[in-house]
Amino acid sequence: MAGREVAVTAALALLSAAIALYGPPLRSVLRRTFSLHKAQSVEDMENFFQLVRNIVPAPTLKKHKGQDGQIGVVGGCQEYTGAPYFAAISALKVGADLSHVFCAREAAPVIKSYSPELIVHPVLDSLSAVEEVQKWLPRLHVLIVGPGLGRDDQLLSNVRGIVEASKARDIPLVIDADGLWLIAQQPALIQGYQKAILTPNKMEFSRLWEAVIGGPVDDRDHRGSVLRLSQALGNVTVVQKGEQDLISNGQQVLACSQEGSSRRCGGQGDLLSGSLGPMVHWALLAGPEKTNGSSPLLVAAWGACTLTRQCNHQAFQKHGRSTTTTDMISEVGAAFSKLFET
Ligand SMILES: NC(=O)C1=CN([C@@H]2O[C@H](COP(=O)(O)OP(=O)(O)OC[C@H]3O[C@@H](n4cnc5c(N)ncnc54)[C@H](OP(=O)(O)O)[C@@H]3O)[C@@H](O)[C@H]2O)[C@@H](O)CC1
Ligand SMILES: Nc1ncnc2c1ncn2[C@@H]1O[C@H](COP(=O)(O)OP(=O)(O)OP(=O)(O)O)[C@@H](O)[C@H]1O
Ligand SMILES: [Mg+2]
Repeated sequence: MAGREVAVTAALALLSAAIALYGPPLRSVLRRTFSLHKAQSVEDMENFFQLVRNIVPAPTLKKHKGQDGQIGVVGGCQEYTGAPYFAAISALKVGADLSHVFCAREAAPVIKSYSPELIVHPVLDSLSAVEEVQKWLPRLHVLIVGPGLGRDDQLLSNVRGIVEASKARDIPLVIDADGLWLIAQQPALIQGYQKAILTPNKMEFSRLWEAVIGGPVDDRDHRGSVLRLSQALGNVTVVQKGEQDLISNGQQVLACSQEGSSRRCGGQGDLLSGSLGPMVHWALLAGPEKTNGSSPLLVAAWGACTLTRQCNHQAFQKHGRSTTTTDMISEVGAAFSKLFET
């Protein structure tokens, strides 16, 4: 009896010593790997994978073309034809049924020639741009505004009209790239619109911050900054891209640290905004019951960030330094299955 007590005491002492020694480093490794913070434990991370799985449409033979997503991309001008292509093809590869591009006239033949899968409308620089896009709005589930749009004043004025018409129809908006340039000029355009997601990179985030809050961004508190910007915009969802993606709707901040790679070729943000198209449509269709009370837009954003980074990781394993966004797009199917299909 006494011998057993000694053994138990010794074992307990050993365990305490091991926890004291290895506990903090272990916690720190976990913290770095999963970016733990008060609102997001390892368990939460697993829950978020499950929530994304919950919103992905079930495979069935009963659906018709269009039900899994009809997505529009507003962008494409003389300089930039790659960005709208990347966004629109990513939406299709993730699982949307139809992908439209509304671009400037001279960009259209170029974008069409990249892919027969895309429906391309050369309307964005015409006098009737808003009316032309408005004709299609009743059929579109999500509009992605900005990849390769450029900063021409006339074009941006047309896009302003398109954003207003979309809001009037309650269409979810993903705003990226030069769409964020427009929002930085006119934040009121998106203020308080609950179906908007903004996806700024570091530079775009600073511009929005300057326009909405003023002064420089506090680089010591990324989470606080993204939360504050979202709140100042009336709880619009903000995805701040970077080494870690931070996502906030002004109430919660989620982090996405899925392993990517060191390769930072242009176009990865376009893959992200494009894949958000179908994810947003699915999340809103699934509703809060399937997202377990979490905001559907947060679940969609976390899913799209995780997917983009996984594509980057897989493409880099194969192509290393020569990895391009086209290589990442080729990985969408396999990455999606690995992450979200059980
Ligand atoms: N193939 C195509 O067609 C593609 C077209 N694209 C389209 O290009 C358009 C403009 O988009 P954008 O991203 O270049 O504009 P913006 O954010 O103003 O950056 C300008 C400058 O800011 C800096 N900078 C950027 N990020 C930073 C960071 N993390 N940390 C620090 N600095 C950073 C950097 O400055 P630099 O280092 O050059 O001085 C950068 O050059 C837009 O329509 C977009 O869709 C792209 O989608 C790519 C593929
Ligand atoms: N330092 C990093 N480490 C890992 N992933 C990153 C890093 N920076 C950005 N990313 C990832 O790359 C993707 C695109 O982010 P990025 O900041 O490059 O956008 P962007 O500048 O808008 O890209 P684009 O060239 O398409 O305009 C995001 O999914 C983000 O998670
Ligand atoms: Mg970008």
